[in-house]
Amino acid sequence: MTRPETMSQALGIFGGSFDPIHLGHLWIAEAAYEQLPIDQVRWVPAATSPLKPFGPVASNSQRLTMLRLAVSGQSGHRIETYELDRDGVSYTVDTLAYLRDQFPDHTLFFIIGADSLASFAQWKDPDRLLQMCTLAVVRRGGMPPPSYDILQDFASPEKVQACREAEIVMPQIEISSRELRRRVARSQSIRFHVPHSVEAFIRNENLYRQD
Ligand SMILES: Nc1ncnc2c1ncn2[C@@H]1O[C@H](COP(=O)(O)OP(=O)(O)OP(=O)(O)O)[C@@H](O)[C@H]1O
Ligand SMILES: O=C(O)c1ccc[n+]([C@@H]2O[C@H](COP(=O)([O-])O)[C@@H](O)[C@H]2O)c1
Repeated sequence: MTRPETMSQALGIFGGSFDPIHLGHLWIAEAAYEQLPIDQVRWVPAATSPLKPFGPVASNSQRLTMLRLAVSGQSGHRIETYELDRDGVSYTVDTLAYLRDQFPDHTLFFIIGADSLASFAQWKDPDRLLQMCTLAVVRRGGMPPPSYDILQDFASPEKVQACREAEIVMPQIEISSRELRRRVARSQSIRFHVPHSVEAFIRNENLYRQD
C-alpha cells in the first residue's frame, strides 16, 4: 500500500531484546504500522535492557542478524542499531533524544507490551521520556489489561489520554522469547513461533541449547 504524502510525519519505535525475535513481535510491529499514523516502524534492538541486568543470551550480532532475517526488505520496517552501537545499558530516554534530533519534525510513538507498561515507574527519567513520545501499548497474553494510571505521576492528563488512544489492538499472542529459549533448551520445536530463517539460524548457531 502506498501511504498518502499528506500524512503527518510520525515514527513508531519498537525497542526490545529480541532474544530471539518471534511472531508476537512481528504481529505487534505490523499492527502498529497499520493502526498508528506512522510512516515507519524502527526496530531498536537493545544492547542490555535496563531491567534485564544479566543481559541477553544471544550476542548483539546474533540478535541483529535474526532481526535482519525477519524484517529486512519489508516495507515500512527499518532496523536502528543505535543502542547496539553504543553498547552497555540501553536507556530508552537516551534513544528517544537521539531519534528526536534525527527526526525533529516527527511525532514519536514508543511501542511496548503491557508488561513493559507495568514496570514503567522503574524506567529512567519517565517524565522526560513522556515529553518526547507517546506510548503505544499492546495487550499481552497472561497479563492484565494495560493500566494507564501508572503514567499519571509522570505526564499531563492529555498525554495519558493520548497513550490510551494509541493502544494497539490485535489478538493476544502468548509467545515470549524466554519460553522459546526454554523450548530450544529442551529440544522442543519453535518452527511456528519464529520465521523459518530465524529458526534455521538458531539451529545453525547452536543458540539457546544447554549442551
Ligand atoms: N507476545 C507478546 N505480546 C505483547 N507484547 C509483547 C509480546 N512479546 C513481546 N512483547 C513486547 O515487546 C517488547 C520487546 O519484547 P522482548 O524483546 O523483551 O521480548 P519478550 O518476549 O518479552 O522477551 P523475554 O521473554 O526474554 O522477556 C516488550 O515491550 C514486550 O512487552
Ligand atoms: O529506559 C528504561 O529505563 C527502560 C527500562 C525497561 C525497558 N526499557 C526498554 O523497553 C524495551 C523492552 O524492554 P525488554 O526488557 O522487554 O526487552 C527495550 O527497548 C528496553 O530498552 C527501557
